[in-house]
Amino acid sequence: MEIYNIPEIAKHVYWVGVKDWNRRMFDALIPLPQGTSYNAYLVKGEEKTALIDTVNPGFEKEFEEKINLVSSLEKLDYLIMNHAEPDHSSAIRYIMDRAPDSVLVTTERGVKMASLYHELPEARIKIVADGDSLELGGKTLRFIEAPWLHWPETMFTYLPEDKVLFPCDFFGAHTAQGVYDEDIEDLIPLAKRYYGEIMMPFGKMGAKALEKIKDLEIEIIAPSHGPIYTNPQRILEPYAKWTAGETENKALIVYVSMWGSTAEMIRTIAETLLKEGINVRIYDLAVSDIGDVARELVDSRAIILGAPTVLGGMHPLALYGTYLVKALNPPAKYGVVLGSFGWGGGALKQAGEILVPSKMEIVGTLQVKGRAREEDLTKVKEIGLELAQKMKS
Ligand SMILES: Cc1cc2nc3c(=O)[nH]c(=O)nc-3n(C[C@H](O)[C@H](O)[C@H](O)COP(=O)(O)O)c2cc1C
Repeated sequence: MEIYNIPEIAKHVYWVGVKDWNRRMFDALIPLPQGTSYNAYLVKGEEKTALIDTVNPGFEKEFEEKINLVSSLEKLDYLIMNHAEPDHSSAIRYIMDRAPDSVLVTTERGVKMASLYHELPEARIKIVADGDSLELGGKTLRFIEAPWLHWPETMFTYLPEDKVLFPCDFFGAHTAQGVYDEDIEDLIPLAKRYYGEIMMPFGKMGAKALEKIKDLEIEIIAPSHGPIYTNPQRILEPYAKWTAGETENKALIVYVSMWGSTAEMIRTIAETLLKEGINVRIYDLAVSDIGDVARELVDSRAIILGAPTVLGGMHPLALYGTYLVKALNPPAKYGVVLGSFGWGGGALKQAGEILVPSKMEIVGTLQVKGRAREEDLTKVKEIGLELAQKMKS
């Protein structure tokens, strides 16, 4: 009995990926509230058949069965590798061992990167470069190098006859739900979260890639995670804003507080900003999903960090949050650091060491001893007013 759903996304182009409904963590870092999918596509030309990407370890059998339902794995001609990360490339050997005449198609960088993780069949590799194409008979696969999205070797594959772009992780979203973009109501927040977590550190490379594909006729975007876009503008438009670093009139507040002192300062600055018409998002790092924070970082104009001192430095969760903020390279223009200490302090100094080299202007900092008093909260208010002014100008 055939149990699988194998959508034909364009004529003789099939989604043969798998859904990982219950996965809850990615890269030992990113929570997955809706699981994820590992998308792979089979393209059947009149003469040759190509598979674009593979799946995460553990799903090889299901993957093989799906391929065999729409084609014959044994007769596969090409395996295209857009990205060497194991969730898309770990089944290369499994597939090529069962398709004895198949050839791995990727870039020079792709071979180098994939060799670090997988045993590649060295005699069966075809290296392609930007602009090269492969004829399948009535279907052409054109390769577009799009490095650093999000590893050095990433590339896109384009199928001009059907106007399908296979951009691998670019335009991706972690969700196991749905098949097409219109199936998922909250898709753009999910895609934004994915962008913040994975692509934002490479925003400039993302903008370059968008420029490179801007003249392509694209009717379908088929990424490696999440749904397939039959309405490409739905993701192209937000990506244009995100990669350009456009910010909203919004302040993201991330903080930790053990005994409420830092929390009181945070409440004060949040209320001040709200009164000034600034949108505010607050995340207590002790209980927050870091993916939500990454999503908000994509277009927040200011970041406010609340960090009490623990053992001469920032509370470890605040340290983690600050490190992530820095590493994810958000477009925020302004920063504020607030915190409380009991004796020698240290959180503020440490936050400065991490944040000062970033491009954010630090509008104000305040570190109070113990609970914030009336005069401290007045200072917090003043910092909030100055920040609001800058954000609005
Ligand atoms: C586990 C622990 C370690 C601390 N280590 C320091 C420290 O090294 N230096 C310091 O000045 N205060 C230290 N403190 C005191 C806190 O910084 C102080 O209580 C502060 O007001 C807490 O702010 P909060 O109410 O926002 O959590 C420590 C407190 C705790 C609970």
